[in-house]
Amino acid sequence: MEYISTRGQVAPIGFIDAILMGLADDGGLLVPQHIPQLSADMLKSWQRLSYQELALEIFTLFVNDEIPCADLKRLVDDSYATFRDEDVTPVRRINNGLHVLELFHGPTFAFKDVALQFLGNLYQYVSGKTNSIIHILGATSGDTGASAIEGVRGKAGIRICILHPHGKVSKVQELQMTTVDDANVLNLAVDGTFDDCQRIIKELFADVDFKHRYHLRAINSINIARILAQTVYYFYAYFQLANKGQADKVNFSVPTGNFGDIFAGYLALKMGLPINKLILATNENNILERFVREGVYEPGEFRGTYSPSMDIQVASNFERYLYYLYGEDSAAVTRLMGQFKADGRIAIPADKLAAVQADFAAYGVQNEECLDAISDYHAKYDYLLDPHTACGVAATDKLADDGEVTIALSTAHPAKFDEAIRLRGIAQTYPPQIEALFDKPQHQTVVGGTNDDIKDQLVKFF
Ligand SMILES: Cc1ncc(COP(=O)(O)O)c(C=O)c1O
Ligand SMILES: N[C@@H](CCOP(=O)(O)O)C(=O)O
Repeated sequence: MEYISTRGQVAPIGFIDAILMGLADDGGLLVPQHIPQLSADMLKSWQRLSYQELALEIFTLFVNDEIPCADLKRLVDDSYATFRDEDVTPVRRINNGLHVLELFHGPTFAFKDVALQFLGNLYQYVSGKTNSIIHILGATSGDTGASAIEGVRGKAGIRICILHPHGKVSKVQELQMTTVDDANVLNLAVDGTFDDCQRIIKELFADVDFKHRYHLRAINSINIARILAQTVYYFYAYFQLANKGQADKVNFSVPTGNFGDIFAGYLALKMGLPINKLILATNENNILERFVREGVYEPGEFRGTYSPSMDIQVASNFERYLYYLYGEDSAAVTRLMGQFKADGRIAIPADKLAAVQADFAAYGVQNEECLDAISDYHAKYDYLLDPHTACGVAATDKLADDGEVTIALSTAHPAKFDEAIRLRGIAQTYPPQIEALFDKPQHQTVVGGTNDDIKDQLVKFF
């Protein structure tokens, strides 16, 4: 398997080079040159594998022989040994039509750990094997940062700098990032929104001289490893239901911001997983909902919501989706992304919109609807949803048809977002790992939101 850019200007590269390149050097995003096609027999043979065994099978398709099988197995086993649930990502039945895929049993209580425990170990492995310097630069609306830091803190030969929007993440998210005192970690609290942080890092990555001089590596979902690792749990969840004979017409409902998690589901679909529809849930920052409903991709006004990790206007992985929507035509993607840069807007024709709507249905959840879902499911099923998961569940209630079964991705533990949950008078006990954070000193540098503000910090740190 080799990897190419959505903009077509990068010669095909192998898996390790793709991981190290992060953002494609032509400004696009890397994608596999071919999407592996899985036969029904192959899917059946995977149906009873453990999470780790399944991850190994799927990664092998994308890594080829660049990492010997025994090494890849060790990376997988080490990455998922840190999870608190033996199933890694267990599926809980809520009612006949709804199951919740709990993705929050990793070290930082968010779905990001599934990919970032692996990517942290992979970076350490690659650095050891290839003598590459690993200087990670990432942007976060709260969860990626904590998870990426946890994945590499204290690791020799790796440094990590994370930008988060100052004052716009939850208290627990802030503590998870800023109480880490390892010398290889730098937290920058940026005066701006997550979109500003993401734009800055993308512009710094796109400055190829700067990127190479400082050995910048990505941990955001612009890194293809993130997407591949997140694909595994779609298969695993489907198999959990299939093993019980409940996998007819399965939808996946995905709370969405950067289009990374749902793109992993789309990749699983393209590989042959029989998904009925992908339900795309946004909060009030609903650019993606409007795209699926109307075919227009155009940022709206930023809204602070109860699901702050999804307070995102410009969705990083949207470009990967456009690439497939336009039949893997990199010239079309380059034209559309150029148009977005110039006009701040992309409008797709009716035939393309029909193709979008064949795979996706979308709903934008308002703030009060999100809290209503938390209260309702707590009262009716004694199940506490975090506000992001609640968006996915609220969207499922609107969009799933009778007789369909939906697996709603639960992307974070409710303890990370107690501020919102308390608004509905629901008290929760923090897990001890989170409770312990409140007594620790914090380390972060508040900075302005220009590229030069960040460059100054990076030059000192790297
Ligand atoms: C808890 C939570 N849910 C959902 C999302 C949205 O995921 P994505 O950005 O991959 O669409 C995020 C952030 O990415 C998140 O942190
Ligand atoms: N919600 C994310 C935003 C960054 O997304 P990523 O998937 O591209 O890393 C976060 O929690 O930081």
